[in-house]
Amino acid sequence: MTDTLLDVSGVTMRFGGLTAVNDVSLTVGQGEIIGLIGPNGAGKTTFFNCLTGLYVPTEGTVTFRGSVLPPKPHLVTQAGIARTFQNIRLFANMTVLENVLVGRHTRTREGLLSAILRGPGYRRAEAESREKAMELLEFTGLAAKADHLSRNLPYGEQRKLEIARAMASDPGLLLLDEPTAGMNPQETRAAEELVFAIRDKGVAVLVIEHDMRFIFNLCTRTAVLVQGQKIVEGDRETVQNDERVITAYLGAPLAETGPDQATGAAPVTGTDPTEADQ
Ligand SMILES: Nc1ncnc2c1ncn2[C@@H]1O[C@H](COP(=O)(O)OP(=O)(O)OP(=O)(O)O)[C@@H](O)[C@H]1O
Repeated sequence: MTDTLLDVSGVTMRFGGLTAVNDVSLTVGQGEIIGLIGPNGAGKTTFFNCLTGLYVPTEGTVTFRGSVLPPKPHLVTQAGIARTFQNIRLFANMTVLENVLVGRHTRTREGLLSAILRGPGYRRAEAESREKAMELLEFTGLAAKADHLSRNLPYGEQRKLEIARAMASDPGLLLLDEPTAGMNPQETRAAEELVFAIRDKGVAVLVIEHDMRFIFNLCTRTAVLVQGQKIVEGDRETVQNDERVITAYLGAPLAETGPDQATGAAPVTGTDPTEADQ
């Protein structure tokens, strides 16, 4: 049994009359990789936003390392949760290295005055941050592009850079929101390896993905959200064989490669929960 890192209890998020997340509970243990899947509009990103302080849940509590999380994003980051976004949010005109350094600032203690005066404490902290950032660029395979502007990176590398930046805050838990969106199959396999490597560094991962092969290759447990409710949670077998999951994904067009925008259903090739590799 793993030690519980994240304990989400009965989280509900309402927007006026719409209940986007409905009484969802979930735990993530130390060193686990947990999946969160569901059709478009199921409430997955809203659930992440409730964990990271972007939204204050209407009901429920989020506990991390035994303490209730303050509903402020920078305090959540300081507590040890980092995330990436579905729509890449890099600083386009900063270099790759600078983007990672931005992610590092929650872990540097030097204050504004020290930064202005550029005293020895500041210079030491800056040198340490750069070293740490370069290590992360090595780790994610981006070191050779440290001085490139992030907007000039290919899409798959921008996603990796988002992960490097999130890792710069030394998280205990990393939340990934559709990390393989827009990636080709080779990039997706490389992203799997990266997530395993992150886990091997002792960082737990909670990942939203539409690519079921990716999810089932990585995750020990997967929770399925449909219309804001968690309908099932378990290993690959449990999820794939659950009638409600199959029903939620039925109607998937056979030949598509991305999630179907109209139904929110995942396409069959590589992404249907009933079709993933055994
Ligand atoms: N700030 C908001 N105000 C009002 N409604 C919102 C807000 N954020 C999300 N919603 C609604 O909550 C529901 C869940 O959306 P959410 O983006 O969490 O789904 P999702 O499962 O992440 O979908 P996708 O797979 O398409 O990213 C949707 O109906 C969405 O329109």
